[in-house]
Amino acid sequence: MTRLELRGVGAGYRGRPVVSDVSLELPEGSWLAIIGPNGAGKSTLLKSVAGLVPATGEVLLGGRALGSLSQRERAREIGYAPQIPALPEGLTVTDYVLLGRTPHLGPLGREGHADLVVVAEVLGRLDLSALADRPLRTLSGGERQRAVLARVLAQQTGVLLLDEPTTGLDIGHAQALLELVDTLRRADGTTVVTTLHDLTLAAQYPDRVLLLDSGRVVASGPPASVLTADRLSEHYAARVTVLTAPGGDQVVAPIRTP
Ligand SMILES: Nc1ncnc2c1ncn2[C@@H]1O[C@H](COP(=O)(O)OP(=O)(O)OP(=O)(O)O)[C@@H](O)[C@H]1O
Repeated sequence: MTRLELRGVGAGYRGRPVVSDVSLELPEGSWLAIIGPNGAGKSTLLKSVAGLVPATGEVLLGGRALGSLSQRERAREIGYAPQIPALPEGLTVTDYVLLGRTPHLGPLGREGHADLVVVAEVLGRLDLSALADRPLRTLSGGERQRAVLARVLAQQTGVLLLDEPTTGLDIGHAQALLELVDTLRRADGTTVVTTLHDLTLAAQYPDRVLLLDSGRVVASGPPASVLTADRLSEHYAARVTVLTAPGGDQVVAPIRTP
């Protein structure tokens, strides 16, 4: 079943188009990575799916137009983690992650035992349990990034939009996060869209990759068909090679000019 569909989506700022004519269909449980050079429009495309920037064309969630959903309905359907989040002052990690439960709270707006259980579980899965009572402002960059992801995972939405989720994470925490996202999509049918700069991770985790350049889709399909050395060299103005690791995983590696 199609969970998320874009039909001719475009977006921009102050009349300047930044993303044009993006169409795609994502089934339940699929994972799309949006890749492309700096300024290509990846974050803008993700924000237009989240309903955070005005967009032309149509975004459909389970066949319903995004614009027809109330804010609360939208927050129960779509979880969005920005690349550079504004973090509220004065909250502990637990308080902050509990904010992710807001769309699920009853009329009195009070969290219950079940919400606290969800939060504790997510903190555990992101290796944050020991930091549960720490003020957010005292966390390191990578710990903060994981807290932001914990908040969006606690929201338990059918669609997860993650802007550069591995930025600032060491290689172990990056892998653990992406494995967790992979588990969620396989177990719960969560539909995932991430932007990614790390092309090796883009080769290994999503089932589909969309390459944007100057706001336009220049390639889309299974990772191995999109991530070719020639295409990446052309669109990133880079020298790269695509290797196959023992076990079959693809690795996109930079190479220096001799
Ligand atoms: N709020 C804004 N107002 C005006 N222009 C913006 C705004 N946000 C982004 N842009 C511009 O839109 C273009 C696309 O930006 P966007 O952040 O979507 O790119 P990106 O592919 O995510 O880049 P990066 O890889 O550097 O994060 C850029 O030229 C950027 O300067």
